Amino acid sequence: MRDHETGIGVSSSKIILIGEHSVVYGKPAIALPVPAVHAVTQTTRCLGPLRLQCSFYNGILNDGTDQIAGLRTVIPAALHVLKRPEKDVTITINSAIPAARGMGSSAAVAISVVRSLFNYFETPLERNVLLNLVGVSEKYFHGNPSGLDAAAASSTHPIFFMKGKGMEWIHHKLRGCLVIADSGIKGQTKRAVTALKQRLLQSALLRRKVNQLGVLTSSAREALETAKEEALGSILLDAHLLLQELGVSHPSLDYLVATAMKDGAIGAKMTGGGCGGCMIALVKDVRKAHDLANKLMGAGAAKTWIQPLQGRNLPVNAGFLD
Ligand SMILES: Nc1ncnc2c1ncn2[C@@H]1O[C@H](COP(=O)(O)OP(=O)(O)OP(=O)(O)O)[C@@H](O)[C@H]1O
Ligand SMILES: C[C@@](O)(CCO)CC(=O)[O-]
Repeated sequence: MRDHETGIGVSSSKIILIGEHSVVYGKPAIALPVPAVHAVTQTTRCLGPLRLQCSFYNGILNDGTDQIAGLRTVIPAALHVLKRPEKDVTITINSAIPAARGMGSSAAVAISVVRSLFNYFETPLERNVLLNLVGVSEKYFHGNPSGLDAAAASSTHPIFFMKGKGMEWIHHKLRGCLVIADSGIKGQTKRAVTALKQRLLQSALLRRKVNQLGVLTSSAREALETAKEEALGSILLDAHLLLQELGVSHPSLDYLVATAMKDGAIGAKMTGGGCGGCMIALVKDVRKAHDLANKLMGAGAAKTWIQPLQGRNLPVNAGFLD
């Protein structure tokens, strides 16, 4: 079998529209890939021990620090599936996805690495194999991940996801745009998930709020599929208030959500693990999205991105073997 000179793997980042945290407790979630913000990995031949080059580390994989511990588990696991030795390649990651901001950087980086290894060794990669491998490193970062990040970042369409039950693509008709704004504060998914678990053990009131998030997610799907923009907007805002009550928001996210609502958003909420990271705001069209993005930058956002709900998706699988 001839190996590629260079194996390439790409992954989108992801945004959770609704259902973060409650998805851990078996409720549904809706998430979408954000192809404009993505990670690209190249695998090239290089005799000797396996080397990794990325913004966190440059050197022999096995000498790497804790910061690349997820990759130190997923790369050998992928090579094991491929029946290839852990040597003679260099893996180079270029990612525009900010780490620990709710955009799924750890899942996306792992997806792009696995795709590039399978591409390098000219081996077809089935989706369930990809998700199982990425799950190995996500376990390291998130403790007991629902699998939502990896499922959304590796998808080409918005997904409706339930932990342990899989996902379906959502084909919807809504034409709005999402503005994604980074609060600039590092999110803490693992800590937020662990702390919430403790709080839920002690409070029936909070457990009811998790159930309410599940109901809101089903309503959000209906609003998407029947193109009810205003309804979706108010569902998103209700979800933000519930997440705030669950203790996983952050003052900077609450401030950006309030700013977005004051400046013309139809709805807004935190997204991802929370306690920092990003928020999203729904607006009618791209022009309004640019206006709001500028206002959010003026209000202290570190960075903004625009993702049309009907956005063209990068052909992340084009040219690759999965
Ligand atoms: N460019 C990169 N190169 C190598 N590893 C990366 C890169 N970006 C992120 N990672 C890995 O992902 C980890 C960040 O994972 P973490 O779960 O904190 O953030 P995240 O995946 O963006 O989370 P979330 O979307 O839940 O906020 C980093 O510590 C690093 O190990
Ligand atoms: C907070 C959470 O729901 C999403 C993190 O992006 C955790 C998970 O799904 O594993």
